[in-house]
Amino acid sequence: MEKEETLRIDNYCFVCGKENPKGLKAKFISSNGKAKAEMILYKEYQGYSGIIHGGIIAALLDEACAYAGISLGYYTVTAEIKIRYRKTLKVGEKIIIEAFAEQIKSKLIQAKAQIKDSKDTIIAEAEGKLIIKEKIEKS
Ligand SMILES: CCCCCCCCCCCCCC(=O)SCCNC(=O)CCNC(=O)[C@H](O)C(C)(C)COP(=O)(O)OP(=O)(O)OC[C@H]1O[C@@H](n2cnc3c(N)ncnc32)[C@H](O)[C@@H]1OP(=O)(O)O
Repeated sequence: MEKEETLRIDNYCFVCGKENPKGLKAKFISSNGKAKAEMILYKEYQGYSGIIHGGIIAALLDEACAYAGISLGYYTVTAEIKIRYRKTLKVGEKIIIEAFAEQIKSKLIQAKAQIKDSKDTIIAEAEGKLIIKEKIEKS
């Protein structure tokens, strides 16, 4: 039988990797099933002029869900994610990304995430299903 691939962390994650020169370098803090980051996205990440690309927003929401799952002690992969884009996100606006995750089956974590602007307006929301691949060993 084929051995299952393990997930490796090498700081090159497109969203959070400190070593990735082309990444977003988002800094998440997470604990007890919750994750949070604050950041500003610049013109490099736009689609239409002045508006941040929806794929970038989706990547941030996905990452927030993953970090919320990590804080429960598991590395996961995303099986499904549903995004609702409520408002356009303008280039240069400060955003707050938050997620909440709970384990609902032995291998399944359900997560919700949202991005708000500095006026507390919801820009986008997500619901994700994350499949547990491995337990994080405490070092
Ligand atoms: C501090 C630490 C720093 C860390 C920094 C780095 C962070 C980096 C973070 C990066 C984050 C980036 C995030 C990313 O980008 S992750 C990368 C993007 N995602 C993927 O590549 C996933 C690709 N897909 C797969 O690998 C498989 O299809 C998966 C694993 C998803 C399912 O595989 P498979 O189809 O073979 O399933 P199974 O037979 O093994 O079943 C396993 C269990 O799962 C249940 N199931 C399956 N699908 C669903 C579903 N849709 N809804 C509900 N449940 C579902 C299933 O019922 C079963 O449960 P049970 O019957 O056992 O109860």
